[in-house]
Amino acid sequence: MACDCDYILPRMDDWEEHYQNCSTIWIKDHGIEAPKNSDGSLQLRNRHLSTLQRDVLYHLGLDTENYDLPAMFGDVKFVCIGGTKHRMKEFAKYIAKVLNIPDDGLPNLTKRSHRYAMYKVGPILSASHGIGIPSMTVLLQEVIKLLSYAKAKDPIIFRIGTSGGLNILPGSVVISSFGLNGTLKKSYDIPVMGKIMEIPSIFDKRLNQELLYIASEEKRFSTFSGGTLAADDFYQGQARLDGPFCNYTESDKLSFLSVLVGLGVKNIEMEATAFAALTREAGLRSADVCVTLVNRLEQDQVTPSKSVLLEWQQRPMLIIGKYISKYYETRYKL
Ligand SMILES: O=P(O)(O)O[C@H]1O[C@H](CO)[C@@H](O)[C@H]1O
Ligand SMILES: O=c1cc[nH]c(=O)[nH]1
Repeated sequence: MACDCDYILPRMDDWEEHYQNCSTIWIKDHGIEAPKNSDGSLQLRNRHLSTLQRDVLYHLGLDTENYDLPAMFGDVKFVCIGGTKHRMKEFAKYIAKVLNIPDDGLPNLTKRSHRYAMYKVGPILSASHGIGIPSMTVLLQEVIKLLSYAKAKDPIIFRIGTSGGLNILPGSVVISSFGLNGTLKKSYDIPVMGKIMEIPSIFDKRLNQELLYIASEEKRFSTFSGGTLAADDFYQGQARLDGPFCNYTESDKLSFLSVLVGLGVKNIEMEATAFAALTREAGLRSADVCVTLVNRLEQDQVTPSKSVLLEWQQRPMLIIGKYISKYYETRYKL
């Protein structure tokens, strides 16, 4: 667990100081050194990087020689990532409105690479990551390097996504407390040079609780905290019966989903484990906030209309928008 305390929003004013203690507890437990500089900027724990004359952030279309990254991104405090370019542009527009910042037409900052989309509104960065762990981790790792080179101070990162729910009403939101991989372990497992490297995939408990507290003020939908299965596939990997291939029965599917429910899993998406693991490794506080589009105990197909789906996708944005505006209300004036 990130921290044992029950420290939630009502006392949010001194939360940064508190977090230092909590993260120290976690770091001691897991034997990971604090990867932060004294000014709160991220320290990259890769000595090979110091031998590079310039670092090319290939998928972002940026580099450390031709761009003044501290001038461009040094003020970033919050990063929000999510699957689609459309959603992340909508989030950028929404947060500009919430914080009353002119949105300057929102140019796509990665346009030289044509791979992802990234927008900046004041101290908020909004970027798309595509589908699944490999696509998301490429974006995430380059964003981590970007934040470190820019010397952004104590940044916090959110994923706003969609998912399949387990036993909860579609349209509900889940804030992940841990990610579970396809073999039901709380870790992100990645083959590195022929061996599996396992990284724990537990989310920051206090950030989770603060977001849950904020979300509980919203009466139009319910928000839950719980585990998230990060599948490597949308179809068989999520025990669906409607893919092009399937050699298990409906009863097999339902038994598997009830095992997940028994493990405290509330939703299924495709990035939670790697997102929890790599942000934790980088010393970046993070939360995965996903709306559910379907109750997977009842159906596999995602059937709500386009307008309903778009409205539901705004729900994680509402929670994060409220969190960010509360942060500035209680701490700083923009
Ligand atoms: O809505 P996003 O962010 O794309 O996330 C979910 O939707 C995609 C599958 O449709 C997967 O990436 C899954 O994690
Ligand atoms: O069921 C779902 C819905 C959205 N995204 C997923 O990964 N699964």
